[in-house]
Amino acid sequence: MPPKRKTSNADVDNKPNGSHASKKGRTDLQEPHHNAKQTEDFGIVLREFYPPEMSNERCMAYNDGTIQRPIETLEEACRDTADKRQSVEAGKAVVHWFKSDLRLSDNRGLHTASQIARDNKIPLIGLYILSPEDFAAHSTSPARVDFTIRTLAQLQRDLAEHDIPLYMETQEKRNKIPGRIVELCKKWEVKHLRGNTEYEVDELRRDAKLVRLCAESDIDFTPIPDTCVVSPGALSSQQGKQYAVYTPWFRSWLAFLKENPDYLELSEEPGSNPGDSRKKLSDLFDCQLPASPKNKELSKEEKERFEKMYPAGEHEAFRRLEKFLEEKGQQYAEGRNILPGEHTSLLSPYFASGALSARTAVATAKRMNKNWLDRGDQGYMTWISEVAWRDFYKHVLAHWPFICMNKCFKPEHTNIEWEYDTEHFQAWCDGKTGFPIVDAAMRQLRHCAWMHNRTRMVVSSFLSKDLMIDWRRGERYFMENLIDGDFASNHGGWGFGSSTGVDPQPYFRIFNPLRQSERFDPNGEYIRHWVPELRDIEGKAIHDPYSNQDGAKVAEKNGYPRPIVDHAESRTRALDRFKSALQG
Ligand SMILES: Cc1cc2nc3c(=O)[nH]c(=O)nc-3n(C[C@H](O)[C@H](O)[C@H](O)COP(=O)(O)OP(=O)(O)OC[C@H]3O[C@@H](n4cnc5c(N)ncnc54)[C@H](O)[C@@H]3O)c2cc1C
Repeated sequence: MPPKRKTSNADVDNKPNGSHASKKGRTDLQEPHHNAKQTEDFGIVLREFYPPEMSNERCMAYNDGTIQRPIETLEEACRDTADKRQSVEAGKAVVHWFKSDLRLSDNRGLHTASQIARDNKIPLIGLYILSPEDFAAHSTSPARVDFTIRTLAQLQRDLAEHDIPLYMETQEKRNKIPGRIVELCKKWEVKHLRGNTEYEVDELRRDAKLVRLCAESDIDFTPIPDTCVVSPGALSSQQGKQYAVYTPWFRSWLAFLKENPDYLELSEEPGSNPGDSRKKLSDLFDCQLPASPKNKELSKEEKERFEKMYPAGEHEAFRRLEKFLEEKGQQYAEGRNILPGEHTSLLSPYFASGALSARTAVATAKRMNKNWLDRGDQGYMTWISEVAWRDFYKHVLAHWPFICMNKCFKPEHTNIEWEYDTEHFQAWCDGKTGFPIVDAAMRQLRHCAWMHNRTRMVVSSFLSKDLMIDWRRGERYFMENLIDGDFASNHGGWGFGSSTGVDPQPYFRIFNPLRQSERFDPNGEYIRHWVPELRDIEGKAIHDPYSNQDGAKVAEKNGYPRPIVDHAESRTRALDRFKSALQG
């Protein structure tokens, strides 16, 4: 018999500093030493619904298996209710609960629901519940909320073409969602509910609760793995452990797909509902789109801007995917780091809302690459490996759930001494640091709600090393502003990964902003576009205007700030801080 585990729950994790931490966990790590007042003033503790930071002890208890991971809690709920779920009757309709999978094509949960509906000759209903609390908890940006609602509008039209209604409503309190879904199922006499799994901690726990609640009411809710090409838990090292490093994980991901080609098979769109469904479910067809919560509204100008930049829905996602792979896919390996121009797919908002599945993206690139995943054209192979990063970070999140609790991947890095300088932080947000590449990128973020991957790395390194500001503030600022904000990828970018794997970012890889600028924006076009104060500077001086007499004159005249820190000094300070934290 497996050892009995402690069951973790949100109440315990949400105690400040994990004060109810398991006593069985390892205790040989220092506890976080941040000054609570400092971090609170800085908006870290003020992250809604969460404690300032989970204790190291509790993190280690997750690592050594003393505390159950949320994904295991969900699996356990599914196992415990399996018999009951299998024996439920057909009911009068089937529901697919949409979350971050807002599309018809290649949607495994929706496809399964549609099959049950078809087999039983009953209609399929789409359900979406918007929760302002969820948006607050995830610091979801107004741009992403708006994009979600626009995507819902397209989804509603697409489903209606199949005579499938999309019922949408707003639930202020997110903990009411499972109960409300059961209520709706009872009202509609639904016995089969499907929904694709999301891997964030609260979402896994919510689904586990729903599985049990449904079973009590003789409703079969089966969560379906869909969001990753290869689902979390499917890959493990030779020692049977979760990979913590990307390169061997990616080798294993490729090998898995070779052995299991069905993982790249795409699900069909749902068929049409029976002919009388429009009449029977007429109320549900008239459903209004939910509104953005007040604190997530865009201005009229922003709304129009983002609508133009990112038209919503899966048709646009397909169009972009095909166009990108045909026109730029083969140049991606060389082009992906070049800052001026568009050399990447700009598909991240569509992946984040689920308008496009990662499977479709990989299968399409594979088809264009003569049906190969790991040989053939370098451009296609590199792009596939980038999409795989998205899977990788979700695997990391499912296995090390404490990263959702304001925690870095390696608990032993908790004790780094950070700065909480609000002026420096504001200069970074406003793109006024005096480092042109950093400022260009931060202004791109403000204007486009998106930033190039290369500059995401540059500005995150600048905030957490040059300014020594607590990386979690940057992580949160990104979520509050990105249209593609995705917890796993964002945390990964800020707090976990680096392509070398041996280098635990954000800690030791310190980017030199000047070198990055000279290398990836050699003629300064990206900077000239986003930092108009420097437009008239000729040649290489644009990268570091105050180091050159003519550059300095233009910069000064146009009010461009001098660098707020000295990179060489900051670098030394960062290395000292990291070393002493690790020695501690
Ligand atoms: C500090 C930091 C924060 C980030 N935050 C996010 C985030 O919140 N949401 C997000 O989707 N990506 C995030 N990324 C990853 C990456 O920057 C974006 O996915 C990418 O820039 C999106 O542009 P694209 O669609 O043109 O990408 P392409 O280069 O065309 O890549 C295709 C897709 O692959 C995936 N991908 C590519 N690179 C990565 C990566 N490093 N990690 C994970 N997935 C990747 C994305 O889904 C992307 O859309 C972050 C990276 C860093 C360094």
